[in-house]
Amino acid sequence: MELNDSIKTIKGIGDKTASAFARLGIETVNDLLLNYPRTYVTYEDPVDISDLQAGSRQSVRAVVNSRAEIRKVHGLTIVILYAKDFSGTIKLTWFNCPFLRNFFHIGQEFVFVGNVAYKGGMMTMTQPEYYTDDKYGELTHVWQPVYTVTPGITSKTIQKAVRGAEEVIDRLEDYLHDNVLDEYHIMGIQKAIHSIHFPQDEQKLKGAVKRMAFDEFYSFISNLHRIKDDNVYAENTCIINCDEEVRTFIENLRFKLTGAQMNAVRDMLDDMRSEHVMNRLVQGDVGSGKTIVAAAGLYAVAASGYQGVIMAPTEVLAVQHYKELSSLFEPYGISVGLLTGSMTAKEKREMYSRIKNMDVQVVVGTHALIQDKVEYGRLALVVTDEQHRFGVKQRERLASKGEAPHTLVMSATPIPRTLAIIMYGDLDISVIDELPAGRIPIKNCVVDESYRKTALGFIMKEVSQGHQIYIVCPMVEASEVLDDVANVTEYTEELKKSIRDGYGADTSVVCLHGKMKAEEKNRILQDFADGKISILVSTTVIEVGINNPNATVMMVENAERFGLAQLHQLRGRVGRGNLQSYCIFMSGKKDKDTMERLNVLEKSNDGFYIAGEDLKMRGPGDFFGIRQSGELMFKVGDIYNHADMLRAAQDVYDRYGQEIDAKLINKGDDRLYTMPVL
Ligand SMILES: Nc1ncnc2c1ncn2[C@@H]1O[C@H](COP(=O)(O)OP(=O)(O)OP(=O)(O)O)[C@@H](O)[C@H]1O
Repeated sequence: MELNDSIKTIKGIGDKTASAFARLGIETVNDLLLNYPRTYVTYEDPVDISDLQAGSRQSVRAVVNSRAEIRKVHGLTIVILYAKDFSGTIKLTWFNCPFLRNFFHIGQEFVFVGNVAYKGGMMTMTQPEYYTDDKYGELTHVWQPVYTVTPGITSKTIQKAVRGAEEVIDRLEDYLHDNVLDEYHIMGIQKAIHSIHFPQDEQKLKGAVKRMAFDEFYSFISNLHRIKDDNVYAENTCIINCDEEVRTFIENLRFKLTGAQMNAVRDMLDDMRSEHVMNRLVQGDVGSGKTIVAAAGLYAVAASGYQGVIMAPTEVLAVQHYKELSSLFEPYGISVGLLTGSMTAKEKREMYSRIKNMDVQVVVGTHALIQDKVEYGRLALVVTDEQHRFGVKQRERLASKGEAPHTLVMSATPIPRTLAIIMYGDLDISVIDELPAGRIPIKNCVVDESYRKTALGFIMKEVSQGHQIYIVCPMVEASEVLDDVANVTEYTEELKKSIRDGYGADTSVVCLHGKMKAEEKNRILQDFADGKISILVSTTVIEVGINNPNATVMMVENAERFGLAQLHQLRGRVGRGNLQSYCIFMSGKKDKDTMERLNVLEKSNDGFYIAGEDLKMRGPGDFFGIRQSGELMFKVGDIYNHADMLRAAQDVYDRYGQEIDAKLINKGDDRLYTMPVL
């Protein structure tokens, strides 16, 4: 068996299982081994029902004392069961598992494991796992991997398959020399792959995750350098020289640019007229006004007879940019085009030809902008918004469509300068470290469940003043089988009911989630922008870039489950105009550590400070870190948590990069260049 063989070479995997694996993107043994668990869980000794604590994942040993009841709500089948021990009763709920109805019988004892919540006067678990006592005994106190699954494939199936491929793991050759491994305290590849799938203890697991992070960083850095060598020193073939015009454009804006924005514009104009092509990163905290800097750049190229494109990470943001840029450029006769994945084939064809003919000077879009079919007229500038959402290869691909267009990358990632220099090694950096004048600081509070009623009262008061509200729905934990969509839908219904019952008000509450079709999301966000929706309940899809200055309250449920940097991004959705805005962080836990961590947000509005504090406060159990928004999308690497590996990767690249490349290329091993990150 070899890495590139089909997983069907593993004993026990036939056509049917293989096609289920294919749905997870796993076709070869290599894919299987690189498919790391999402997280790990440990199974602790069961506690008494009366000792359960809402907000934590716990287990109870209890006897079924009701028949399973089935309800249908919004197309979901819900199974409800009650079980008791000597100390109390617990309510258990499962979604879309109708087969459970006949599985449980009164009098049977099980160990139930799941996230505990206090609802309707009693302790509940949603989507709990259930085990017989014997089975549970086998699981306790061992780290158990939890993988992303699909119908036909469970975590157990994946574990068994990896076991079947162990002989391949034992033959893996490391691209790092033993002396490099020793010097940088990096775990060897065989041990790392083994430990990531079958962790024996916390220490080994941490070491394995670090090794994987190293590989991701190394691969990223080595690719970055290839691009840099090809691109950065390219000759500037689109000299843009129109400072006067840009000055007029800026003077005519409805607001005055901050000093930091002006500096960024100046850096950009200097670059675009210099002898080399521009590769610049504009880094600025949420709401610091990066879009207008990009607009000035796009204006400059359009005014010089060239074309500029701006690529957004989501369709929703693309539409928002399109509207804003259209209204900014209309007075100057610059025409703006939109190109997104959800347009009809005919609309796309029309836009392709308008782009090619220079009928539009500025093009806004999503990934659709880098499709092979798109041919540009005279492409001179590529702006990518939140570049991490694209990855280096895509950026390279778009850049390759013009002769050698300038690139401007906008990022709100609060990343310390030393790390930024490594991560954005191919870019010059302008920092916008000043907020527009007249912003009123956001008022924050970190609260627990007991504040829920007061919070709703506050929200309704803001609504009555014509302001709008974001609620970011509880995030589903990796160990929960319930998905974000079911969760956000259920939450919205409950909220509507509380508003009806408590206020009798006819408030428009709408739910938004990532699985909706692009048009539907756009329509909802447009309605929100137009003030037709008062309360928008959503998963974190609103996190990046949405701009509605009339929104004054952001309430984040289960704030403890988010990284601080991500909460800071979420908070950045309010306080974008001149209205006093508020952020309510609702915590499901009230222990000292959680409160201390969240209180950092109360203390500061500075993204850099917050990211630094978050790093200091990470618990030892956060193997994969809490996913931060704005971070480059590594699978396991976390630039804050694994900052040592990031530095090590840079160092190893500098010292041994050529040797490693030569070795891998000689062997025809392209693993480093096919890492999924890129
Ligand atoms: N100098 C300024 N004075 C007043 N308002 C400004 C200024 N610059 C930008 N704005 C406004 O501030 C809001 C936020 O700007 P923008 O959307 O560009 O932020 P951003 O830096 O992209 O933030 P995010 O990372 O959160 O998307 C917009 O409504 C914009 O029109």
